[in-house]
Formats: sequence, structure tokens, C-alpha cells
Amino acid sequence: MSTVFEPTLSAAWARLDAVDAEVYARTRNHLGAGATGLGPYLTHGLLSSADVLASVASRQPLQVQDKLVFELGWRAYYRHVWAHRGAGIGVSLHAGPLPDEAYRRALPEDLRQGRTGVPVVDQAVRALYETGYLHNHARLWLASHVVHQCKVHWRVGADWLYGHLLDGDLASNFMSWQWVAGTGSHKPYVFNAENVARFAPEAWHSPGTLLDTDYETLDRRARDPAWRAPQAPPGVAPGLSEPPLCSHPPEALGFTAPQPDLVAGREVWLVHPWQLGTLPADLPADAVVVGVAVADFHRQHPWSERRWHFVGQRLAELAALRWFGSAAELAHALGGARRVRCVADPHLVPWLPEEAAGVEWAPAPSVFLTVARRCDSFSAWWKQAVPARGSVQDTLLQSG
Ligand SMILES: Cc1cc2nc3c(=O)[nH]c(=O)nc-3n(C[C@H](O)[C@H](O)[C@H](O)COP(=O)(O)OP(=O)(O)OC[C@H]3O[C@@H](n4cnc5c(N)ncnc54)[C@H](O)[C@@H]3O)c2cc1C
Repeated sequence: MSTVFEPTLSAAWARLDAVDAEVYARTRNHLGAGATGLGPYLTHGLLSSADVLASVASRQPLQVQDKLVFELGWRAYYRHVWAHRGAGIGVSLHAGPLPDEAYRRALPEDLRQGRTGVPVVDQAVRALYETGYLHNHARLWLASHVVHQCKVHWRVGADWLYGHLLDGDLASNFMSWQWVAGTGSHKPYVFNAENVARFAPEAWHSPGTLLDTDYETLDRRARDPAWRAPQAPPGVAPGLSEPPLCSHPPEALGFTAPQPDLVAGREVWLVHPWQLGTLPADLPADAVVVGVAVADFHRQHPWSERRWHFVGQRLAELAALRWFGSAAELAHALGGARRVRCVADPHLVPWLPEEAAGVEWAPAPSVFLTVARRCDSFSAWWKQAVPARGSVQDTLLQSG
């Protein structure tokens, strides 16, 4: 799978055309094999889950219990939890193996620079910085190492990973870290060198390191507040330079401050970083399309330049006007428009509430049924979100 992600619809669809659900189910856990690489396109709305399922189902039989459907279900489930818990997903859902205070609030420098001497960790950090993409298994290993071996709080790791990923999604990211940490699951997720050797290429193998041990030892370490992976001393191995995380878009992307005059009395269609698909077919000819990014959000959740470029390039294709401003500035500018419409996304909605900005939110497309009551387990949610067993065409794509 290529780890170069072009921010175009044609690149998104080319990747989707290559997905084989049967191969995916067999090889998904292996690095360099079955993963689809659709993450950046799904996160930024160039593709929807419905696009993925409809495309795959048009080429091969696809059942609701197939692995690919299930994984898209996890994405939707985490968003369900976010919808119910709001900012609560950013703090530990329940106690983990150790109290929150037992964990450090900064990543060790050797890890940040990919020079721990543990190949699986250093390779993961390198891949993250060089591509903005990590395979799910690599994310699990890296997160587990950060939390249980380095004793760094999961939220610190989550914020760092989120910033560097092209597909950083607050729900999937925070909830996955909590699952690894044991604050959103019943036990800490640990892994050993043997597991890496099974699923990763040779350069990642880590024999003779602190991971070359049995699961009982790893679990004991995760529960021991005194255990910390020894840090590599500075200067021993050359380190990677971490790409900077930016709370505002690079100048070259052409964002300006919000300009109320340009939308006063007009109908506006907002596009934003999480909805970079096509514009609605029924958009009135005189509607103004405005791309927006909210400064308040990015102060809390900065992005790598790579991600800004991924988003900014596609946004420029969709909208001649692109605004970067505080939620208050955006609300003020949009307040003078005749009508403002937009597709909803939980990364954006809290910053531009309807009463302040007058935005009419259209629901984002979903193939899973909306589950009104909060489910604290994926299986409870799945039972309600998936209407029936059978082929995807007869169930999810009918009812979505
Ligand atoms: C610590 C950690 C952090 C993560 N952070 C994010 C994140 O910020 N954004 C994000 O989208 N996913 C995140 N994931 C979930 C998962 O790793 C990625 O969705 C997946 O690796 C993206 O690559 P892909 O498209 O090649 O995946 P594929 O395996 O090809 O899966 C196809 C799609 O299914 C969905 N999916 C697959 N696995 C999961 C999963 N475990 N949880 C939720 N959705 C899934 C994604 O939308 C993905 O694009 C994280 C997982 C871990 C362990």
C-alpha cells in the first residue's frame, strides 16, 4: 500500500478501487499488506463509509459481518460515544491499571526523536513523521509502548499522534488510546517482540529489547508505577527531527481573515476540513462557497504542515474564499449572510453553534443507524446500529 496521499478525489477513488474485502479480512493485521489506506480520505470527507461499502459491494459479495464493515463500524461507534460524552472522551473514562497521576505529562525525548533503540518504536515514529500514516497495528504498538513502558499519560500520546496523522480523528484517536491504556477497556493492551515479528517487516523486529519477554511480565510492568523503560542517553544515536505542529495554516494555502462584506446578504455554503467531498448538486448559482478553519480548534489541536497542505489543497479546489479565524470572528462574518448551510461534523459543530453563526447543519451521510441511547460497548451498539444480517446492499445501503 502506498503511503503517499494526494488530496484529490481521483486519488481517493483509485485507492478505493483497489480494496478487496476478502484480502483485507485475511491480511489486515499485517503491516505492508491488507490495510486500505483510506483513513485520510474518510476522515476528511473525500469519501464516506457509504462510498466505500457501495464500491466494494459492486465488485464482490460483501456481508455485514465482513471485517471491513466491522472496522467502519468501529469508526462510527467511536463517533457515537463522542456524540454522547462530548469532551468527556478526552479524559479517562474509568480507572486504568494505575491512577492518572502515575503517568508522566511529556513524551521522553528519545521516543520523540525515534532513537529509543527499540526498532518497532523507532520505525513507527519514523513512518509517522515521514508519511503522516501508521498502520493500525503500529498505532497499537506505539501507544502501548508510550503508556505502559514509558508511563506517559495516554492523552499526551494521543495529542502528539493526532497532530502528526493525516487521518487524526478525535473520536477514533482518543478512544483507541483509552482502549490501549485500559481506561476505556478492561485491561492494558501490551505486546511483545514475538508479536511484532509476526506482523511487521524485519526492520521493525525487536529481539533482545525490553519487549522480548512474555505477556505476564509486560502486564506486570503496566501495573507497576515504578517501572519505566530506560531512556537512551542524548547523542548516542542520531535522532529524527520532529515536524513542527502548527496551530494555523501555512501562508501559501491562501487563507484570509473572515471578510463579512463578501457574504453579506448572500447564500453561503461552508466547506471545512472534515467535508472535502463534492459540493451539493443543488447549490444555487449565486451561492458563495467559503472554506473555513476555526482557530480556536487548532490552538487545541495543531496539525503538521503535511496535514495542512492535504486539507488546504483540496479546500482550494472547492472554495475560492478560505477563511481562518476565531469562532467569534467567523460567527460575526457569517451573521450577515442570508443563509448559511454546511454538512455537520463533530470537529466543527461546537465551534459554530447555530444560534451564534446561523449555520443550518445537514447531517453527514452514515450507513449505520443512529443509536439514541449511549452504548458503552461496541457489541451493544452494533446490535442496534446494524439493521440485520445479510448482504451490505440489502441492509446497510438500503437503510443508511
Ligand atoms: C492508538 C490509535 C490511534 C488511532 N487514531 C486514529 C485516528 O486518529 N483516526 C482514525 O481514523 N483512526 C484512528 N485509529 C484507528 C485505526 O488505526 C485507523 O483508522 C486505521 O489504521 C487507518 O488506516 P487504514 O485506513 O489503512 O485502515 P484500514 O484497516 O484499511 O481500515 C479502513 C477504515 O476503517 C476504519 N477503521 C479501521 N480500524 C479502525 C479502528 N480500530 N478504529 C476506528 N476505525 C477504524 C477507518 O476509518 C479506516 O480508514 C487509531 C488506532 C489506534 C490504535
